[in-house]
Amino acid sequence: MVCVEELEKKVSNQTQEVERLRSQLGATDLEKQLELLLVENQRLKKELKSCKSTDAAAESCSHCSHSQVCCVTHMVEEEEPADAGRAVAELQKKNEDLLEQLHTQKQLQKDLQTQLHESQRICAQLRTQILVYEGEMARAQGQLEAEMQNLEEEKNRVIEEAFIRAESEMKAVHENLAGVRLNLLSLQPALRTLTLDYNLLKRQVQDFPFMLDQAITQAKQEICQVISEVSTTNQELLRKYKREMNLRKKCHNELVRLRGNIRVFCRVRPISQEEQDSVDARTMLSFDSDDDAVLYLSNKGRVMKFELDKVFPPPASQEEVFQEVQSLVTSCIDGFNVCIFAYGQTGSGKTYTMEGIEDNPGINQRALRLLFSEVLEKAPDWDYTITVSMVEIYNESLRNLLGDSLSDRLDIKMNPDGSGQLYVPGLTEFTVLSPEDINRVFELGHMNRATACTNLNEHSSRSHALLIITVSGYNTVTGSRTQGKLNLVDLAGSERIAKSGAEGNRLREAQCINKSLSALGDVINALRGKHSHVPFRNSRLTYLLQDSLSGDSKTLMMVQVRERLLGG
Ligand SMILES: Nc1ncnc2c1ncn2[C@@H]1O[C@H](COP(=O)(O)OP(=O)(O)OP(=O)(O)O)[C@@H](O)[C@H]1O
Repeated sequence: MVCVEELEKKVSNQTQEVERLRSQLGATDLEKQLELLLVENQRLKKELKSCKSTDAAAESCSHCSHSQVCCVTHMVEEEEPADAGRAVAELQKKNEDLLEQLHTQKQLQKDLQTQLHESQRICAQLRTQILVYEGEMARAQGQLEAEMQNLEEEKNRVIEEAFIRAESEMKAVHENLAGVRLNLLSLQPALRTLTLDYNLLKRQVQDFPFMLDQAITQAKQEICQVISEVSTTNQELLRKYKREMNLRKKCHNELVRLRGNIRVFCRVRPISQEEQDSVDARTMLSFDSDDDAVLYLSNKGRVMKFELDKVFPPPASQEEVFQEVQSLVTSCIDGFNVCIFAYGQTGSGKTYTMEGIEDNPGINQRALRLLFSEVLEKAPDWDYTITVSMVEIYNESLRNLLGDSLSDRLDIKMNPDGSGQLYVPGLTEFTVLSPEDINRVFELGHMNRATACTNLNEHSSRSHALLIITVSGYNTVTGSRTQGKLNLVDLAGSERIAKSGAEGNRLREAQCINKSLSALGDVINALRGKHSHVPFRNSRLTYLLQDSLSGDSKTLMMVQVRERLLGG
């Protein structure tokens, strides 16, 4: 019993110790250990309790067994001797069991005491640990306090510095403020002016839409007025322009009249390399550098002077030649008839001047292109139609170079409309609308001419080729009409073949050429001399060109010569 009381006391002490430790230590791991100790403590309490109850039972059992033994003895005295002996044995057995139980309980109590010692040892260890922890905590707290002290000092220092800095900044701000105040004072008048300006501008902005409306209305009125003035001026200018155009036409005609309706130009063909080497070259032409209308011919020591309207020396280009004839070309737009002849011996450059070569066209193509551009410029007031015919006169018969059959001979007849004009029934006329059309017409003409003869070069030397361009105009404003004709003629070679003793066809060709060329000469002479009778009917050529040679028609004879006249 003393042992149990001691255990109880120890347990109670241990509990108190545990509580004290718990209150001292808040650490989690210690708490866990204490938790375990508590559990152990509980378990020990329970075992102690059960130990107590076992002890009590054993004690009561020892009393009970004694009374039972007495009772059994009593019963044995009273009962039969055999039964009594059995009962005693049973009771002795029970008594032995109980004694064994008691022994077991004592052993258990001993174990518990061992455990209790172990717990006490652990408690002592824990206490030591707690002391160590407390020492560490005290050290840590010392460090913490020292750190706190440092921090406090640092804080005070920083505050001190910040305060000093703030003071100096404050001082600077005060100074700035004073400056700003001064500035503000000086700016006040400017601010007042600005405010006034601002108010003024504000009023103007408010008034702006109204002013804008007014300005737009005024501008509209002014524009309308200007437009009407411009329109009136335009009308006036148009009227003046028309008057000027008429004047220009009159001046142009007057100029042409003064120059004479018949002009003679001379173009000298440069000599080729072969001709240069020719030993027969014997005649020389020379020019007057001050007068482009004079040509000198030196032959056998004699120098002859020829005066013409214009002389083109060998270097003269196709363009230069055309510039001199283009006023004649354009006059057919105004309704004049024009004839341009290329006259000269075979090889003197007639075809070169009229047709030109592929990359350097002559008068024919340039004239058509110029007419196109001129009539385009006059649109839309004028509506023009340009038609083209190509004719060849060979042995005094007319061939339609743009027709289907070259063997058909054309005739020249009086127009049945009673106008007294001549016309050629069956002559093909192509309306050309573009420069491409011109090329097509020329190609067709050349092709027809080439297929009709065995040697085109020879044939072209012995026939006249005519390109007849008719320009018909209609004025869409006035309703007036004009018609002009431009005849571009590449004449047959002018050499006197008849004198060289040609016979047969060549003789007939030569006679025809001579006849038509002298007829042309006669007509030009008669026209120049203003004769009352002009012999147009003496050749097909002059008869065909009658309209274009008479009246106020203009004629240009381009005399082609070679720079050196070859012998023979
Ligand atoms: N001004 C010139 N500049 C350079 N070459 C020219 C010039 N005139 C003519 N020729 C050249 O001289 C040669 C003869 O010219 P072209 O055929 O025009 O003579 P033509 O008088 O028409 O002869 P034909 O009476 O035989 O038709 C051609 O090769 C031509 O290219």
